[in-house]
This record gives sequence, C-alpha cells and structure tokens, in this order.
Amino acid sequence: MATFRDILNYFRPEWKLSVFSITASSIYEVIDLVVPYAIGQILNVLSNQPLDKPLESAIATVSNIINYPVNKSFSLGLLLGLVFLVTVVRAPTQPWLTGWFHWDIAFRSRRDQNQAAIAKILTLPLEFYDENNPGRIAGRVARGVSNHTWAYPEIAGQFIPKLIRVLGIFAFILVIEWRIAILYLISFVIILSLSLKNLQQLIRYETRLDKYMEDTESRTSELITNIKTVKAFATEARELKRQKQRLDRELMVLDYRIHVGYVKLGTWQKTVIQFCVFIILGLTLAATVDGRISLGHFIMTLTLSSMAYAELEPISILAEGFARRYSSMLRFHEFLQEPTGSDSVGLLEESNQAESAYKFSGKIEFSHLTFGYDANRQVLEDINLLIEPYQTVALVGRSGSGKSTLVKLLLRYFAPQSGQILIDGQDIRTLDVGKYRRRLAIVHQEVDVFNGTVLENLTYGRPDASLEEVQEACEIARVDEVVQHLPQGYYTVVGERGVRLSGGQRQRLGIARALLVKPDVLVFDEATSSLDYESERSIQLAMRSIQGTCTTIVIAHRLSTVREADKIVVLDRGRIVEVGSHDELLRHKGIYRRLHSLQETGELLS
Ligand SMILES: Nc1ncnc2c1ncn2[C@@H]1O[C@H](COP(=O)(O)OP(=O)(O)OP(=O)(O)O)[C@@H](O)[C@H]1O
Repeated sequence: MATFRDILNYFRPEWKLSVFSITASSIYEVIDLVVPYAIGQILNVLSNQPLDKPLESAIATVSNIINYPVNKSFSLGLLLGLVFLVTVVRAPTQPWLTGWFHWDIAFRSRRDQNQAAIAKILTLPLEFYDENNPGRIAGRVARGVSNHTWAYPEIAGQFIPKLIRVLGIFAFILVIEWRIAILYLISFVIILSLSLKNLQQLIRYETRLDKYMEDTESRTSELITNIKTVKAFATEARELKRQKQRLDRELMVLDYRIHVGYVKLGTWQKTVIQFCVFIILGLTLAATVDGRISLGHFIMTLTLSSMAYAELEPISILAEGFARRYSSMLRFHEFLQEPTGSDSVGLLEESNQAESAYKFSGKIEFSHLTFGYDANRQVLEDINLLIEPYQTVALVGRSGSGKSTLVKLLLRYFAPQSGQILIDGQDIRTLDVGKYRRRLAIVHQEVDVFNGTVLENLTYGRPDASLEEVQEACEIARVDEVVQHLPQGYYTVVGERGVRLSGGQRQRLGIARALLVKPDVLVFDEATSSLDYESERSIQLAMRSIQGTCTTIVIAHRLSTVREADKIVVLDRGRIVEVGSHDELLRHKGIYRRLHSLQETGELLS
C-alpha cells in the first residue's frame, strides 16, 4: 500500500532546495504583511496619534545615526521607505528565489520518476502484462507523474507559504488585541478541520473514480489494439454502448459525489468566513470606540483579517486540488511498488565487457522439470530431455501441450516449481540472467518491429554489427529480397510511422535479427508459420547453412518444417510422450504419426 510518505519521497532527492524555496516563499508571504502595518502607522502619524513603541524607538535610532531630527515628515518618509523595500525591491527577486525553484524541483522529479517508471516497466514479470494491458499501465503512469508535477508548485509554492502567512497575521493581531486574535484562531481551526474531514471523504470518491477511469482507458486501449476484430465482427455499436456505460458510471461519481461534495464544502466555508469577518468587524469597532486600540490599528486589523480570510479560499482550493490528485499519485506509487520479476536483478546494467560475456557449447538438459502458471494446475510435468551441442531439436504436439512454456522456462521468464534446466552442466538459475539471455535468441510467431529503420531493427540485439554481417544474416533469412524493394533499402523507416511489413516479412526480419547475435542457442517459436511454402522451403535450406554453429530448438505445428531435425520431441498435456527422428517416430504408431498423417492426407489414423 502506498502512503503519503511515498509522495514526499518522490521529491526527496531535492529536499535541500525544497526547504530553501519553501522558506523563501513563506518569508515573502509574511513580509507582505508589513504593508498594512506601515499604512496603519502612517494613518496614526497623519491623525496625530502615537506610533507603536518599537517603531518609535526604531525611528529614533535612525534619526540618531543620520543626525536628523524626528518630525512628522521624517517618520512618514521612513515608513514610505519601508513600504518601498517590501514591495518594489522585493518584486524582481521573488520569482527567482521561489517560483523558479518550485518548478525546477517538480521538473527534475518528473524526469526521475518517469525514469523509475520505465525501469519498472522493463523489469516487471511477464505475468503482470498478462493481467494489465498497455492502456491501463500508461494511463496510471501518465496521470501519476503529471499530478505530482502540478501538485508540487501548488503545495510548496502556495499552500504552505499561505498557511505561514495566516500564522503571521495571527501574530500581528495578537500584538494589537488578543481577544480578536483568539476569535480569529478558533474560526480558522474550525474551518480547516471541517474542510479536512470533508476532503477525506472526497478522496475516497476520487480513488473510486480513478479505478473507473483506468477500466475505461484499458478497454479503449484494447479497442485500438483489437480494432480489426471489432470491425470484422461489426461490434462497433456494442463496444460504444459498453464504453458509454463506463463513462456514465464515471460521470455519476464525478458529478453527483465529487463535484457536489466540493460545492457543499465551498458553500459552508464561504458562509462561515463571512460570518467571522462580520464578527471581527464588530469587535474591532467596539475596541476602537472604547479607546483600547487606535484608528490606525482599527484599519490595520480589519485589513489583516480580511487578508487572512481571503487566504482561506485559495488555501481550500489548493487543498481540494491536492485531494483530486492524491489517489492518482498513490496509484502511481503502488505501480512502482509492484514486485519486479525475480530474474530482473542486473538487467538494467549494460555490460559491454566482451571478456565477461558467457559462451556455451549449447548442451541443454531439462531434468525432472515441473511447472504451472497456477500452483494447482501443472502445465509441464516431470520433463526430462537432453539436447546435445549444435543439435536441432523440434518440439511438436497439440495446441496447449506446453511447448512455448518449455521455451519460456529456458529463457528464465518463469522459474520451475521443481527440477532444473542445465546449460553446459550449470543450473541456469545460478547464472547472471542478462549475460545468459544474451547468448540465446528467439524468433517469436509475432515479430515486434520498432519504429525505426530496417537496419536499426535488424541490429537491435547487436548494434555494433557490421554491414557485411547484416547482409549475410539477411541472405540466410531472405530479408535481402524484401530490402531490395524498399524505397531506401536498409535505411527505410518501418513500424509505427513508416512502411508496413507483412507478417511474413516481419518474420524474416525477426529471423535475421536473431541470427545476427550469433547465439549459442537459437529458438524458433513457430517462426515460419507466416511464410508461404516456397519461402519456408528456402529458409529451411538456408537454416542448414547455420546447422552446426549453434543449438537450435524449433517449435512447429507444420511438421514439414521439422522433418530434418536431429530429434523430434512430442509433448502431450505437459508430458514428453515420444522422442526420436522423423523416421523413427513414423515407425512408432503414436501421436506424431497421427499428426503427420493428418497433415499429409487430411485423414486421422486411429
Ligand atoms: N501466461 C499464462 N498464464 C496462465 N496460463 C498460461 C499462460 N500461458 C500459457 N498458459 C497455459 O499453459 C498451457 C500451455 O500453453 P503453451 O503456450 O505452452 O502451449 P503450446 O503447446 O505452446 O500451445 P500452442 O501450440 O497453441 O502455442 C495452456 O493450457 C495455456 O492455457
């Protein structure tokens, strides 16, 4: 659970600057009070009433120093000078000593926290992405960071200094007439504590609203991602209706709970404030008529108290603003507190030292491996398999039999519940995960293309690869044919803002990208599924040219792809049921033979 302390910690790295700028802002707010005081004293001079004792002795000291007699003009001149000092001289310094730092701190923290959010995104376990879609995550991060950025100058630059100013006003009034000061203090405590209580209730509504908004954003993001399916099934009207219901639900909370709440709060705040101002006017007038305070003090007290009550409105608007932002800020910290994947340690450190890189022969052993995404449902059970260096091993089996899961465990995306995976005799859990993964390469069924040039996409895993190496990999994966037809060849921009690649072209690009890192273990997860038969055959031939350079694991539904594998492993319901070469497995009347005959002839053998 995130707390208010997490919000404070967000700005912690800048705490020294923060203390300095908040103090400076508070001093400016209090110095401002000198103006009504000086005007009150000017009024006393003009109406021939005595000055306050401390001010009188200060004027006498100045007169002694400069050897000038104290008279009406001299006192007025000094008071005017004081007003000049705290208004005209103050003006050019204030923005630099306050506003500049408040925003500077907010912007620096924004950069740091965005960086923390990106680091979190990069190291969260894959399960997190199964449960939260990009729209939900992006919305939470964006709202959290922007609310922190706006809240800081409001709280540090206005809310706290204004509270200090109110305290300063209380001190001034206390010196003049303690009874008025006590009334003033009581009214403030009542107004602020009742406001705080109301705000707590409103924050609860804000939290509910925040969750509703995330749900809406998440669905909108899904609609964008799955727009083809929506169009194909012509479900636009249904989707619109469902989102409208969500938006109506948001409106109910926003308008009839939150907005009404703030309006009610403002209503009684304003009424209580006006009532207090009126009482203070009556009391101050009575004190002046009784002769307990001078005319100058009468004006000053009234000016100061209306200044103080005038501050209550911005203070409560700022508190409201903070309450509105609060739940988004907490939800951002909850996101940052999500546990990172157990494998993520060290993944954020770039290791460029070639000498510390791992090198494997590619011997892999799965030993008594058992795994389930849920503890009570096993997806893989007691898997035992030995893959010799440079072998090509195919994993086949019905959909859902656990082929991709086995590869995910090999890549350490998940950890097995029992058993182990050894590479060159070492348990992969004992290896540095970053260095280990850099020796493996995988081509997924859906190849991700980043917005950038073809070359950048090809060299994603090895940015230092030479153009010759790129060309060699492209020839093997038959990307060269694709590149030839692109307007700027390797320098054509593809992806989000560039040329669209077909499914087959993307897969070829993915294969070349994997080959370029010269891995010790190369995994194809149905990597040829988007290719036509001719392309698939030519890639198979090309693959032969890399045989013997690394261990290759191929997951395939199309059995024609894996006919030439050294070893074919058949999985069924999470268990290995057959192992052998294509010919051996055909002789054995098992699942492989059935699948093969189904694909060759379309008939299912019993
Ligand atoms: N992230 C996940 N969370 C929970 N269950 C999952 C997850 N991924 C896969 N599964 C389940 O694990 C089982 C094995 O899935 P896996 O993807 O390994 O099968 P597969 O043999 O590769 O299937 P296919 O050939 O259809 O890709 C399936 O029952 C699937 O529903």
